[in-house]
Amino acid sequence: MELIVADHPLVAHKVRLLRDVDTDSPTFRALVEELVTLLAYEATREVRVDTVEVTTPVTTTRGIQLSHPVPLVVPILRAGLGMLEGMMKLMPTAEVGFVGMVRDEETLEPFTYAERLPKDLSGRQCYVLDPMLATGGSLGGTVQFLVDRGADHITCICLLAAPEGIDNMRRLVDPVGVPCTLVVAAVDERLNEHGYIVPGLGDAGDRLYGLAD
Ligand SMILES: O=P(O)(O)OC[C@H]1O[C@H](OP(=O)(O)OP(=O)(O)O)[C@H](O)[C@@H]1O
Ligand SMILES: O=c1cc[nH]c(=O)[nH]1
Ligand SMILES: [Mg+2]
Repeated sequence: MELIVADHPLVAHKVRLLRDVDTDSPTFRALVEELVTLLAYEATREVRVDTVEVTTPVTTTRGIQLSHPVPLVVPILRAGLGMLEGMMKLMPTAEVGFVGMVRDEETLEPFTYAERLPKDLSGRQCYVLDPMLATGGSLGGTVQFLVDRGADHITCICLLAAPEGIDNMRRLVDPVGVPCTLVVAAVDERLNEHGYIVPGLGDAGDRLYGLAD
């Protein structure tokens, strides 16, 4: 698995604002959307394209367009939903599949409560969105869904990642042989005893949408 850590002052500036406990939900949502557009620029570098002819007011020339089948963007609900609009602004013709997962707070195992993905993903590039990669259970489970359906190129975009989660993703993905890239805004220090990323930003879903229960 290739790991790309965004190295850009604007990304770091926005991450600092996200971490701040005093950043309110509307600002947090705006920052998440801005960050995903910055990360998507790097994450879509290998998106498949075809060369086509284009007529300008002056002449004809060659340009590119996204290949078919178009990429599939998969936000992991809830928190990944906060990244969807930013991603779709950059790739408006992409299609969207959904996975809903919630971590059990005791065992830290993800429970899948929703899954709406095309049955056949062969030949399909997939972009998975989730702001937080902690143990890697949720992202790993989603990548497994995609691999099982035949996806042959997977890019995960996260805002914060813990080293433990990155290692677990490598252990899952590397033996499978499907090209997988992880693009993150920052790699944090560690997980705490509750499975939260340190220094982190708290619960991304709650900060985007309020307390779940
Ligand atoms: O790497 P992991 O250990 O699996 O943890 C990360 C997951 O935890 C958060 O979701 P959460 O379970 O809080 O659900 P939510 O988005 O509905 O808040 C986050 O958005 C990831 O999906
Ligand atoms: O720090 C963490 C870990 C998992 N999920 C979150 O939202 N935040
Ligand atoms: Mg949550």
